[in-house]
Amino acid sequence: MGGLTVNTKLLRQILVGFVRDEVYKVGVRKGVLGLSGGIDSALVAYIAAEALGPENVHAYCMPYRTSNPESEAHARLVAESLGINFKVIEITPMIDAYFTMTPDADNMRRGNKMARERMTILYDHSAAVGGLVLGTSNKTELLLGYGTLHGDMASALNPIGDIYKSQVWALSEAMGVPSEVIEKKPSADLWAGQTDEQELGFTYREADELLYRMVDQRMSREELISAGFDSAFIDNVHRKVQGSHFKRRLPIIAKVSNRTIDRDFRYARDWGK
Ligand SMILES: Nc1ncnc2c1ncn2[C@@H]1O[C@H](COP(=O)(O)OP(=O)(O)OC[C@H]2O[C@@H]([n+]3cccc(C(=O)O)c3)[C@H](O)[C@@H]2O)[C@@H](O)[C@H]1O
Ligand SMILES: Nc1ncnc2c1ncn2[C@@H]1O[C@H](COP(=O)(O)OP(=O)(O)OP(=O)(O)O)[C@@H](O)[C@H]1O
Ligand SMILES: [Mg+2]
Repeated sequence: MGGLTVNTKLLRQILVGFVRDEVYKVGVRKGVLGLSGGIDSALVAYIAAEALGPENVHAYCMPYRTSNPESEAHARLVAESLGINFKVIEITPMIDAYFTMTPDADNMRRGNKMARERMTILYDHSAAVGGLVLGTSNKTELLLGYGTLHGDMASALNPIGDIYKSQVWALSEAMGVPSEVIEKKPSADLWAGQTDEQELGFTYREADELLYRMVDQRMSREELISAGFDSAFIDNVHRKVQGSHFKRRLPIIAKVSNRTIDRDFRYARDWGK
């Protein structure tokens, strides 16, 4: 891939092959995912349906009472276009039961709790159907830490974690994701009118241009400024990437033996299978 421009045909082939190989390697044939009506999960559903066959993909739409009804309609549209299994599971009773204990909790705590509630439902259903949880976090979100640790960031495998949001848009178009899903503004859908870009304070396209140069091309702050990026924007994004690094690593373990998990006891995940 050159820059942020992608060869969608090749990328599609790689990501479809990745899902098929990594699921089959474990000895199962199914994938489960949270289908929100947004583009990231829609694209993963398209990739998974091609990799595993639509009958082997189980999508769950898990609205809260404040979720936009359009989100569920878009999730249903994606599921019906692909012919994958689709179920709606309301999370309102679980979330509201929990927050009766702390009614003053802010939107951030509530949103993170919702993301973790959805995670527990997906893992339970992965056991019920005999499949793996497919991740839907893209590279932009992962680098910015814009996701809930052990919530929507939790998965067995993630086909889109190395592609930026701009590349998600390009691949989604090439794979035939419905245009209404591609064209709408990315949103965590926690309250009416919420958008990611509003919360972050910059657009994904702006972030991708900077992150690509900062991370993939390892450009220094000086080089980025010479390339025309605003210094406050560079510092803001850099702070987000550095401040969320803990989300991209396993928890650290106090080392008291000579073979500590993840430090000395390290094997690839498939461990030679
Ligand atoms: N240095 C450190 N090392 C290890 N752990 C550390 C830590 N600093 C905080 N923590 C822990 O991490 C927690 C904070 O991380 P976390 O719980 O992930 O939550 P946090 O990063 O505070 O918030 C999640 C962000 O992602 C956004 N989000 C979430 C879910 C979905 C979407 C969407 O687009 O759909 C967006 C959400 O709007 C918010 O901006 C703290 O409460 C603390 O327990
Ligand atoms: N109402 C929901 N039902 C099912 N899954 C959800 C719901 N809300 C969020 N999720 C899960 O959490 C993930 C993170 O949400 P996020 O908003 O980042 O992605 P998206 O909705 O797929 O795309 P976009 O970022 O463009 O809105 C989703 O991809 C999905 O797997
Ligand atoms: Mg969304």
